[in-house]
Amino acid sequence: MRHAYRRRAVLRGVDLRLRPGALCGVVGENGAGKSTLLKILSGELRPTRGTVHHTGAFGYCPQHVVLNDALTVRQHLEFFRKAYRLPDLRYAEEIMDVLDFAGYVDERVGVLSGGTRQKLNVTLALMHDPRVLLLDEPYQGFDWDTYQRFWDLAARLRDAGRSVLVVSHLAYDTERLDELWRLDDGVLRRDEAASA
Ligand SMILES: Nc1ncnc2c1ncn2[C@@H]1O[C@H](COP(=O)(O)OP(=O)(O)OP(=O)(O)O)[C@@H](O)[C@H]1O
Repeated sequence: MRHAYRRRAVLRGVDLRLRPGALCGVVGENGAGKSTLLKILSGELRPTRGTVHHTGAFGYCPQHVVLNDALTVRQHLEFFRKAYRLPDLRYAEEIMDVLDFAGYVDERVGVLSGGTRQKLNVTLALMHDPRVLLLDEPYQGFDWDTYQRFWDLAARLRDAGRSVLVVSHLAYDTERLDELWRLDDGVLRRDEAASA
């Protein structure tokens, strides 16, 4: 796959297959094209060349939180429940418990802290239990406990057969990953040394 913004080539050689039951990381420096890659995988952006195939539902957590400040957490959950056609919010509530922010359910999103907004952002991407998870810097703003619990949740989803892709500019916690990919100069390469 390739992508250029006007004449600026950002992705020059990207070929990625996400296996079921794999927790994968993509790292790269600021501006390497990681968000561009996730936008293409999620369909937000059409690549200059190449195609993306999905075999089932996916969840996309964009780098920038897309929330409505005037609505409460519960109203966001209800809105997405309808969009995903879910019978109830039981699974969403489980995720909220894991991320420890169920107490904010009746707060307006505009008054939430950055980390709590991000917890909601992640919950909205996961709550329909998709087969593939595309997560762009999902733990930004998380405190240490939440960060650990996020990784436990990611591992649980992997163990349940989901494909989990986490994008980050930091190659932290690479021992938690099944595969590590590095995006450098527009080319995506498997980082064998760090891959488990
Ligand atoms: N809409 C756009 N129009 C033009 N250039 C863009 C656009 N979006 C991104 N770029 C450029 O493409 C390059 C890759 O950006 P991208 O956001 O994908 O990088 P990233 O690896 O996610 O960076 P970061 O770690 O800082 O989030 C950057 O040089 C950026 O300036």
